[in-house]
Amino acid sequence: MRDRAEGLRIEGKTISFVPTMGYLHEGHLSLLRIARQKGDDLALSIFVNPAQFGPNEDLSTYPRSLEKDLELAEKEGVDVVFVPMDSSLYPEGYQTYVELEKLPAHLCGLSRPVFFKGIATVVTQLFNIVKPHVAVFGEKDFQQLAIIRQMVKDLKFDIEIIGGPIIREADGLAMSSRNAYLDESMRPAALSLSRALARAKEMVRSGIIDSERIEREARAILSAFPDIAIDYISICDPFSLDGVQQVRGKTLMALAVNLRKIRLIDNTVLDPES
Ligand SMILES: Nc1ncnc2c1ncn2[C@@H]1O[C@H](COP(=O)(O)OP(=O)(O)OP(=O)(O)O)[C@@H](O)[C@H]1O
Ligand SMILES: CC(C)(CO)[C@@H](O)C(=O)[O-]
Ligand code: BAL
Repeated sequence: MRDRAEGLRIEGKTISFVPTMGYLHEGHLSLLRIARQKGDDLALSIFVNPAQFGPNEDLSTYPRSLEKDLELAEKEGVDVVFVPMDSSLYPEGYQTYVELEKLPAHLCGLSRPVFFKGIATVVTQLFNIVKPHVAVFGEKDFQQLAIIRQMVKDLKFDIEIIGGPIIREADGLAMSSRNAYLDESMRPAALSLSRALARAKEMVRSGIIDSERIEREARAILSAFPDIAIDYISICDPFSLDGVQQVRGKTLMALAVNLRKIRLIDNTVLDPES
């Protein structure tokens, strides 16, 4: 991969890159389409990164479908798919990790203590191997995108980071590889995340900007399902991720729940001006 990237760079080609953990869905494909427009050579990585999973998380059961992923990649005009082995990225004796100071101390970082350290570390490795000019990440993982932007700025990676909008199923459910774990009986509960966000947007549109009131309403919508355990409901500044008491200007509302142990996240930007 590194020699290939070096060759392309010498030829003056622009490399665009979409990192994923595979089990591709329309959300991933939308990022590939954005990246396709941004470069001459489109790289996709598929790697279920052990360093970002805690000991009680779903590393061993994370959905995988390499053959189907490769077919989809070909259809989307991906030029190269990078599928490293665990032992290539983390050989015996590996000891270097990338950590951010503030952004991980919010939202998903609170319940997944190694998550963003693992992500920042693997994305650094992938950037050094794939050598992209442009990389595209989804806004569904809003905190991840914020962390990558900060890391790229702090560590002076010469890479343009682009965020792609959340792609949803027709009923509003944000697409996610983990949706593969859901069965039909869990669908109404899974849908309560996008419903809670839509209700918050409606409240803001009608002039209600008090975060506590909006959060209370979201909590009620989610708690109507006994199978849901709420991890967080956060109304916060989209850059610092610090909580805000009122929705003034563009404000992030982010949710995470465990639905019978399946972790689901979703978010939206609330804006009293829109
Ligand atoms: N519904 C979506 N819309 C847009 N981008 C998405 C969507 N789902 C995932 N992505 C993005 O795809 C990239 C790869 O994510 P990943 O492979 O972890 O998929 P995932 O569906 O988010 O998996 P999971 O939710 O199970 O962690 C990330 O940048 C992520 O933000
Ligand atoms: C960015 C990423 C590929 C790092 O493992 C992963 O967190 C993901 O797929 O969102
Ligand atoms: N999309 C983020 C990967 C994870 O939840 O592990």
